[in-house]
Amino acid sequence: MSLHLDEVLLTYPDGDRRVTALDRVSLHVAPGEFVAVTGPSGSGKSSLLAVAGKLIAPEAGSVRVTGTVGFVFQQANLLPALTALDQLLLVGHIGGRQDRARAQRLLAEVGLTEQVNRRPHQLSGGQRQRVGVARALMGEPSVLLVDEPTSALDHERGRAVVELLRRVTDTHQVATLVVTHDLAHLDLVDRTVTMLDGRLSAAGSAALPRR
Ligand SMILES: Nc1ncnc2c1ncn2[C@@H]1O[C@H](COP(=O)(O)OP(=O)(O)OP(=O)(O)O)[C@@H](O)[C@H]1O
Repeated sequence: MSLHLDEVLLTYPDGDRRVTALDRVSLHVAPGEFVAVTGPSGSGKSSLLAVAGKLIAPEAGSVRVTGTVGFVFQQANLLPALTALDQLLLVGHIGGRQDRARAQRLLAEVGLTEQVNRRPHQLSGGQRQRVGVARALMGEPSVLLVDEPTSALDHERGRAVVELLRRVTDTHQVATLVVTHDLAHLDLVDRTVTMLDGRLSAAGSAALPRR
């Protein structure tokens, strides 16, 4: 397993009481496994990603990650002044020849060979997400944490991004956890888990085909 969450408990202060965001959540994701997290607003999905990426430490339970973590954000979060290639080099060791070759290879892998020298405003929403995926892969992560990758995209472009995530999960054998409200592409994931009031259930996953 690349990602292990065991009995994770996370609460936030809320006036003079505390709200439980993660209520003893356990989740294991294996290399090459693509897991979707769905659930209503406020159910704890962002908290789950933040804890899995060690951005927040849980109060109880354990989080273990084998290797490094790559993040893909909702709006790609690219730096406006940088070209696609430079977005990747910024997270590498800033421009050594090997990094440059690797960055170019990753951009080709996500279908952006022609766009390496474009800045974010010269790219479509889907292309920006692809840069975000390539950038996350620069650090050779073993875990990929993805927050709402399709929320700014139409159905077709959203699906293409989820297909890309499926492909990189397989090719790079990363453990991929994607938070999504978008139920349209769940046929592409291995497993869907649902958050409700801070609790995780695997309900519904058996009904979904494995691709
Ligand atoms: N910094 C915070 N302080 C206090 N409460 C918080 C904080 N962050 C989240 N919460 C609460 O914790 C619970 C889980 O929030 P979380 O953001 O993880 O949900 P979510 O499923 O990601 O929601 P959404 O789909 O709307 O992004 C909610 O009740 C929320 O109000």
